[in-house]
Amino acid sequence: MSLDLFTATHADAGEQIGAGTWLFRQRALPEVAALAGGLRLILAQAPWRHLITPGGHRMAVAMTNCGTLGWHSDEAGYRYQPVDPLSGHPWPAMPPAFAELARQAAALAGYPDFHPDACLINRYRPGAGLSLHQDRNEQDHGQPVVSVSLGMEARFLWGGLQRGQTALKLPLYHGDILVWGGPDRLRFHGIAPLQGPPHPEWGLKRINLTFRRAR
Ligand SMILES: O=C(O)CCC(=O)C(=O)O
Ligand SMILES: [Fe+2]
Repeated sequence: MSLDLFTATHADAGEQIGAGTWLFRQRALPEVAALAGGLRLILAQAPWRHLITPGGHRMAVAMTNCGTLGWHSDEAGYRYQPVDPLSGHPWPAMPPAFAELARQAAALAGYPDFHPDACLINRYRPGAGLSLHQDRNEQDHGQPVVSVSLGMEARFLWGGLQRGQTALKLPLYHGDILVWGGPDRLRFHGIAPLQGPPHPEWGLKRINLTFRRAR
């Protein structure tokens, strides 16, 4: 923590994690009530589900989406689609507070024209993680990824551009926003199996909002 003083080189007190990567600690805290309210409405229309990987495995992380496009996985592969396959209806609209927070964080990180059309929402329970992967189902890799953390602490695994490279472990806490793009857009990343105490308000879970421009 004491190092933050020396690494905070950005005017808005972000920490630069890589050439195109910025971490904004607690940046989402003022918006938590709005995010929680939006999330409740989204879940009423598009409940949590455990997707199946193309290899046939059930994912440990539960997911849903909001926005004009939602990320989906099944035996046929990974893709974005406008309709929730569970309900047959379009995904819930992205609440303005979600889109605005993502847009602001991207701008602070040096990506001024970010207009997300997809927000993947992940729920981790203790023991659940996400193995190292690249986010590459989007059309324009010139657009960044904006990731908002809520609830329990997680260890974000920040790898390299090749799968085998050693991953840095970066703790992410309630309210943190991580933005990656440019030369870091295709870096491998993941989440170590969740452990540690429950969050005082969110309990035994971590929720992650991942904003992207899919098309
Ligand atoms: O939960 C996180 O912080 C990362 C999620 C992620 O990498 C993804 O959904 O592609
Ligand atoms: Fe990812």
